[in-house]
Amino acid sequence: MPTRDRVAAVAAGPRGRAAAAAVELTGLHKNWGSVQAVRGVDVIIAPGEVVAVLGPNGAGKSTTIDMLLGLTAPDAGTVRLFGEAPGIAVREGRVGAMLQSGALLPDVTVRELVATFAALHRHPLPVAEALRRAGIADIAGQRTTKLSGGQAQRVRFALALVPDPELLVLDEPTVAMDVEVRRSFWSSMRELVADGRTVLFATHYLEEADDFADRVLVLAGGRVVADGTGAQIKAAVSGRTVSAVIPDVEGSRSSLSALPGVLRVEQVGPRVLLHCSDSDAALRALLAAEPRAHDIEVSAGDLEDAFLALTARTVADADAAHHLTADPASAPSTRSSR
Ligand SMILES: Nc1ncnc2c1ncn2[C@@H]1O[C@H](COP(=O)(O)OP(=O)(O)OP(=O)(O)O)[C@@H](O)[C@H]1O
Repeated sequence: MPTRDRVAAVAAGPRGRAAAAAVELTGLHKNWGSVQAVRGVDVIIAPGEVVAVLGPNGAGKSTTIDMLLGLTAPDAGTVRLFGEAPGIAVREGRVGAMLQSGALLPDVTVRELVATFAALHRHPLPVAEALRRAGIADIAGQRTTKLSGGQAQRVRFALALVPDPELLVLDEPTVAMDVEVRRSFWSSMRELVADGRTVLFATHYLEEADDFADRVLVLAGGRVVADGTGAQIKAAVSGRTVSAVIPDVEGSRSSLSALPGVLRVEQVGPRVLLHCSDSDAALRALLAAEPRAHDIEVSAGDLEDAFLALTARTVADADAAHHLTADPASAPSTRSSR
């Protein structure tokens, strides 16, 4: 079923009734001492959506996830999971979580650990099923102290699956997994998502977010600085920059921003920077429009720079959220000439 239909079907609920949002974060703030870790996060996630939270180190991803799960109290704002307080939704087994760290119980086998967790839940998945879905049936007899980093992550994933949750929350789930394990992890996830579960996962990897999520939230400096599909975020953050020296450019800045493939125009000293979604098209159009352009350079966008640029724009606009839309003409902050 196409993603949009699946989300709509799940959101309508079993009898076609409108269901509460799977996740509703309203005005979340959290300071750690003088560090403003989360500075006004508002997010609604519909049942059945698969959402990636992408952001650089220190962006506030883990703090947001901890508040979402009720592990940390917000300084301001509210969290609702399926219309309930997080503690209630977690106790009811509606939420499974895989956090970044957390020691696994020592001196037990993987199977014993998963069985112990299952005994704590009212309607757990059968242990063999949790092991199979997490792809760790082959290491079920291994002691938890003898696991590699990637295996330990998959055991944490099995523990998140034990309540047979409607919402899975995963904080950087593929850290320490090699390429092969990462691939099989995402294929297990696809099986779970096909059942209509809601998934929220944090990651540093744009490719991972784009491959797996319906929707990507970019968090930087404790705020949501972009919210769109992977393709939209990619166009906004991973474009190339064409730069050139153009004599007497002042009068033609607005026409440069209208060239094909150009998202934004900036002037740095004598150079004009064209931030592009399609640098080839932009370059061709630039040469036709400005034959006197010289010292032309094309450089790859850097993800970290792009996050910072998104943050800077958001702060400058004093705008809490920057929604990217399918129609780039209606996304002013990625189009405007500055
Ligand atoms: N328990 C804590 N005590 C003090 N400061 C904290 C605590 N947890 C997070 N911080 C700080 O809050 C900010 C946001 O951290 P957070 O871990 O939420 O970001 P993140 O996006 O998850 O980063 P990473 O990708 O590195 O895990 C950082 O400056 C971090 O140092």
